[in-house]
Amino acid sequence: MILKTHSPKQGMPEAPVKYQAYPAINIPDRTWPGKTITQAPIWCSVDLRDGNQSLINPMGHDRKARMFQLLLDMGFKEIEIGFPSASQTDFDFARWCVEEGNVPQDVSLQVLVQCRPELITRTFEALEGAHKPIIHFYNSTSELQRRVVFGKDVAGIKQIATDAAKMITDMAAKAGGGYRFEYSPESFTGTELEVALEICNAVVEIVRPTADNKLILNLPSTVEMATPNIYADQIEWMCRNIDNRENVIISLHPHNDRGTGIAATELALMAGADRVEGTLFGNGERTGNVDVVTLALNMYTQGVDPKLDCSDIERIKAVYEYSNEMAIPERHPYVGELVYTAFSGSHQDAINKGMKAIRQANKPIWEVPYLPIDPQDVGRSYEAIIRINSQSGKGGIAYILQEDYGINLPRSLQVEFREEIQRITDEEGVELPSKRIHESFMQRYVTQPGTRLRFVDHHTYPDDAGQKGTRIVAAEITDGGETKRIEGKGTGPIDGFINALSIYLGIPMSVADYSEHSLQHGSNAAAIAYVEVEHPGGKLFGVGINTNIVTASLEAIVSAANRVLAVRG
Ligand SMILES: CC(=O)SCCNC(=O)CCNC(=O)[C@H](O)C(C)(C)COP(=O)(O)OP(=O)(O)OC[C@H]1O[C@@H](n2cnc3c(N)ncnc32)[C@H](O)[C@@H]1OP(=O)(O)O
Ligand SMILES: CC(C)C(=O)C(=O)O
Repeated sequence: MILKTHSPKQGMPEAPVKYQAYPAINIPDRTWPGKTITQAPIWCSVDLRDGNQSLINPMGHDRKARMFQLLLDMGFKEIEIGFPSASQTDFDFARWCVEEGNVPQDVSLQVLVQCRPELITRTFEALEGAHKPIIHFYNSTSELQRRVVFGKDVAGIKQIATDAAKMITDMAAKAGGGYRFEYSPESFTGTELEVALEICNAVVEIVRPTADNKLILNLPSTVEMATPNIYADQIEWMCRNIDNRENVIISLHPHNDRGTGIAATELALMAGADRVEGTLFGNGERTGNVDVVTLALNMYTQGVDPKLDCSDIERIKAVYEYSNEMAIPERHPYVGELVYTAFSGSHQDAINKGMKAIRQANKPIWEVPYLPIDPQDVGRSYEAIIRINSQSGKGGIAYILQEDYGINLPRSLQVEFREEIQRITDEEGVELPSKRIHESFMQRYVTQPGTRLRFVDHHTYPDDAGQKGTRIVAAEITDGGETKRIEGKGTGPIDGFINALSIYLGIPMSVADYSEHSLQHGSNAAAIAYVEVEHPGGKLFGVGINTNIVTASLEAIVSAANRVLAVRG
């Protein structure tokens, strides 16, 4: 048959002509919408099998071993290590795990096999000597695969599953037991529920699971074909109808073709599933398997212990990237480079206020707007929470100066300085690193290269001839490099000094706002003073930094005066 090609110019073909809606599930008394997830499922990593089989270059021993060690360290108790009957690499890796892998006694190695006798025999060889390994056998059951791939009716497909179940249980018994079993009706989501149930019940009857050796019945969303509620309905229906339910572990194996693998898994857990198979950050066939790290951290941030250790997410990422030879996108939940970063002003403002509020409240509960998880819980720092570009506001800039340099700008100065940063970011069109923000602050307010005035020294003494409480301030400044002595009067050094400068410059100036704080802890602590000066043209801030608080204040006035001179031209 020759397929007619469709030109993009014609637009997409008519949807209802080419695609069919997924049928609804008739389960009007569904209970899952009222349930919540209150405990972690049994986790099984399929990184070394489903993840591996989707890679451009499948893993060799080193990449597998490094991933395997990570999975053990994270606390997985069931790990599908490969498809040993499919390749020598996978066979050898299974032998290495059994003989040299130091697999803890509470961890089961799992391997996948098709329902084909020669492959099953080879699989048992691969696992000889393993402690309680899981033999995972599967065959495809969907209407489409029955028709197109296998050319068999339901009875024929069931026969494939039951023949394999018999062979596997017999071989396990002959070997003296100690095996666990998992069966997957592959393409479950494309299988009529009654058919899936009939085939699974036939397998249950042969395996005869007990409380001590339960059968894992894995109901994969091999291809995600419908909205997540449909998968939940299918799982609830299977949980209700499967024989010997108490000795059957209902397992999920979702893929992410529609981008809703996480949602489907969460709803299916609410629907009664006990176990989840997935991969780190969702590597796997096509759009991937379900991402177990995201699932676990979703649980964690709802107050549920996920029983998977994700506290070093950077290590998990590094191993993922090494073993899979793939990169993780910047927006990937919980791990992407940018997921803890706000560039936009209102988000930064809220984060800044939220961080202050939790520090002050001194309570363990995490409540910071726009940050569903404390980055430190997964080993990330607060460093990148706020980054500055043209979308940023004063709150973000203030946060950077506070967190990185201990500079706590007063609110009106935040407004004033933001205009300068906005000018730069608009001009340059790129992110402004923290160092540049600090440099810009220092140049504008503290070091002020190219400006006229510098503070040198001052003395105060009582004004015997004047009003009671008035003091005279005699100060030395430089103006364009030349030393000048100036004098003024006031109630204290700040008041008197601004009076002296006003007289000297011939510009009436007064202090509109004043604040200061220490910059470092310890005996070498410097002080930073912020002075807002009112002048005939408006108000401007000046900043001074000195180990002596009075000197810092007078330097701040000189800084403001330099800026007043600049605006007057
Ligand atoms: C959804 C999943 O992820 S399932 C896992 C898929 N993973 C893999 O396939 C990776 C590893 N697989 C392989 O390396 C190979 O497929 C092997 C070694 C297992 C088998 O290789 P081959 O026999 O050469 O080829 P191939 O896979 O094409 O075999 C398909 C045949 O097996 C049959 N088959 C496929 N799956 C199964 C199954 N689960 N049980 C029984 N028979 C099956 C097909 O109907 C087909 O039969 P036909 O030859 O009579 O038409
Ligand atoms: C073998 C099965 C579980 C599988 O990988 C799938 O259906 O995606």
